[in-house]
Amino acid sequence: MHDGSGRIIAQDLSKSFGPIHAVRNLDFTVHPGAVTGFLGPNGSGKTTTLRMILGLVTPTSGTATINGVPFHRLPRPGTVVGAVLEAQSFHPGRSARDHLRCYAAAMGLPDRQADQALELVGLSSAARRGAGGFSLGMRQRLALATALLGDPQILVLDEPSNGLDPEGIAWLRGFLRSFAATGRTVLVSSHLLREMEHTVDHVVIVSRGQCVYNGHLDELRAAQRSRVLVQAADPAALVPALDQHGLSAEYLQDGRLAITGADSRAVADLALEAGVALYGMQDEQVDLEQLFFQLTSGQYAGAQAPPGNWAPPAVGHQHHGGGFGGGR
Ligand SMILES: Nc1ncnc2c1ncn2[C@@H]1O[C@H](COP(=O)(O)OP(=O)(O)OP(=O)(O)O)[C@@H](O)[C@H]1O
Repeated sequence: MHDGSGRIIAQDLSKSFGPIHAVRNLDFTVHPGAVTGFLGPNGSGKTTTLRMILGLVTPTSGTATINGVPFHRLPRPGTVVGAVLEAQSFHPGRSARDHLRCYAAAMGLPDRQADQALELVGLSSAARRGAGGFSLGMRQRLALATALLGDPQILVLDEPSNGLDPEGIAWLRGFLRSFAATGRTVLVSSHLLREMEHTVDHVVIVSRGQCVYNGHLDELRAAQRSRVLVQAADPAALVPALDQHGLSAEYLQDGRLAITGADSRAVADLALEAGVALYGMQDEQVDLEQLFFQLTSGQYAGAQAPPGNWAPPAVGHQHHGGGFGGGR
């Protein structure tokens, strides 16, 4: 039964390993009926956080709950949460079906659940084959089938697209989206926003163990407004004209103006009105991946972690919008 509960809540969650602050004061909620991406570069604390949610690592401080209780207090946890934390090893000579039957028996589930799980991940035709001969993509599907055995309300997956080919990634995307569409919960980690861009609705982005964005992906996209880049004969005359219409312009190093708040047609009309000739015009596209790198750049640069209300530096141009630096 999937009743729309299935919330994961992290509250002021922190974990240190000696001097290493792997996770710092994370606050976020993972809602049912959506796919939530937990994104950040390698070493940003994603796996540690997922392991705390799953009761495998004890937080230094703060709490992680599922349906309001810590994992270890869930009744029949296998029917509540299915998890794939890392590429699993399988007994090479054991068939996929037997592997799943072993797990099903351990969970007190009938054998038919194993066949159902194989069907769900598209492995029915390989059910009798030894998992030792499986490709990486097939092994990922088998791991997912193991997580699905108890028909869980919540799926937690750590970097599930690692090593998948484009077809496998597309299949996973469809699977996760349809799983969430039934009112269930998906939390999926990745270090690549591009791979998750069309899979996730909500994103929690971490850098150096801290949250740098928590919100809808669409809001993140909208926050990164597109610009029109123009080569004007007389930029100094164009800027006040733009300003009069509430448009902001920024000088680029190559002498062009970057204009925010209007499309290229409106900019062309304004330039004509102001009597300024334009020699070139270009619409700059939103580059979500670039924004992601900016948000997490403190980690790569080895800089201090951003403070609570930190807003990202402009990615080519000024960033607008909320949601940064805090949990919801
Ligand atoms: N058991 C441990 N003992 C000591 N340090 C650890 C332990 N587990 C994780 N760390 C450290 O905590 C930090 C966060 O690691 P974590 O694996 O959670 O990050 P991640 O975002 O999942 O990275 P990756 O994508 O590379 O797995 C890293 O600096 C890592 O070295």
